[in-house]
Amino acid sequence: MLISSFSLHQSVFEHLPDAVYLIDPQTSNILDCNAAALHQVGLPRDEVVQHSVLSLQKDVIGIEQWASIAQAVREAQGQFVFIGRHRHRSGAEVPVEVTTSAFMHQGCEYFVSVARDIGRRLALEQDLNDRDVQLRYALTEASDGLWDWNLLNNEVFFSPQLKRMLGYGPHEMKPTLETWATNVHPDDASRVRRALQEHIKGLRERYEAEYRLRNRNGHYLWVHDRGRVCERDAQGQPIRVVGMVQNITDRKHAEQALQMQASHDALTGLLNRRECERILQQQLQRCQQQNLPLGLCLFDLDHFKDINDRFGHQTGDLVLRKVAHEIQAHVRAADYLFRWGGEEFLLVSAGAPCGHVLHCAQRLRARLAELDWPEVPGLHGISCSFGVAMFPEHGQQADDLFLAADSALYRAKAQGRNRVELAVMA
Ligand SMILES: Nc1nc2c(ncn2[C@@H]2O[C@H](COP(=O)(O)OP(=O)(O)OP(=O)(O)O)[C@@H](O)[C@H]2O)c(=O)[nH]1
Repeated sequence: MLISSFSLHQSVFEHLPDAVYLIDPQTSNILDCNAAALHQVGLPRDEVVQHSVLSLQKDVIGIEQWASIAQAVREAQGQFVFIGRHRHRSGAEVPVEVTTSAFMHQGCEYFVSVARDIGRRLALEQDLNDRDVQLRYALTEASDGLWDWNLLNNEVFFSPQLKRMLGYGPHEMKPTLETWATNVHPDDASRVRRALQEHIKGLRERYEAEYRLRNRNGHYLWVHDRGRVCERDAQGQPIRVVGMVQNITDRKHAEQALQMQASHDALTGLLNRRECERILQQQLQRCQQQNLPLGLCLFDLDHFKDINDRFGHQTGDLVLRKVAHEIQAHVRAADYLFRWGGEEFLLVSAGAPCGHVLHCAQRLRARLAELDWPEVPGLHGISCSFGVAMFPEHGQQADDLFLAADSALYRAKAQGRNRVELAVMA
């Protein structure tokens, strides 16, 4: 079929989606236009055709400009592009990109202009621009640091803010996964890696972890890190994860201080009685399950009331602090030392046999009795009495064991003080 008939061309012209105008270059008048052009300005044909094309434009002033526009169209040879605004009958403005070219037909010159509505495109560009501004703000100014991990090559983009948080300049920190991994605190590393892997494998909806991250000078910050897979390959495998790191050091330290207050004695810094009940229960359970012994050593300063009475309460406090410090320095790392109350302390040795616990108590007794007190003129020495009870011989439950150690301590006091007594069989 030959598709060159005039009516077909006319029909194509009429149905083009962009507005098309045929213009007389001499007068700027519109000689013809298609339906899209009428729709674009909301006018009937007779208010468009035979009117100057300049009348459609907003902000285009007098016809004097036309000669120079026409000249520019000729010189551009089909590439004259003009971004303007067409006036719609309703008063609205239609942003348009107008491309005009000149051509000759039967000895006469014509211009054809295609006016494309770019309202949507401009809105998209504006949207992208806004997002770009937000993103740039987030990357450089927001208090959280961002990271962007490419799983294919293990490259990681660290935002300038993240680098700043860790004490690095914008051009430092090698952009690799290793840079991050080597700075995670060794005690947190496996937990953090597991959380990340579980998210990547799809077992968790997002990655989230609180951990310590080393800064440039070697100190650790506490951070809250969260992230999400944001890109997958054709098989659905994650290829990119992005995340955000927040510095929570102050919050963590405040939490730790509160925890410390709740579990430690303010005067001596030792674990307190409440914590003792929890830990003793826990250790006893472990020893029961693993068939291990557990030693309980309760001890008490002798005639401490006299020290308070002679030297004052503040000096009494000093004595308690020094005794606590001394014992702490001489017990096994695996032992737990508590301030049980007033001038009473409790040592819990899980897994230690009776002979070891008794030996340890004797050593502590001797050590305390030998202490010099240059800071308290007139105090020539102190002593402590010790009561030892063993699981399972002297009791199965924490309360029974404690009672057994207490009565052994009572015996030590009764038999002259400054001695160690072992509980008797229940
Ligand atoms: N400075 C000071 N004294 C305390 C503290 N807690 C308890 N005490 C004192 O410790 C003393 C304990 O007196 P007692 O129970 O009679 O015991 P003691 O004088 O050590 O005599 P024995 O245990 O029988 O050898 C009391 O005077 C309490 O006021 C404390 O935190 N600081």
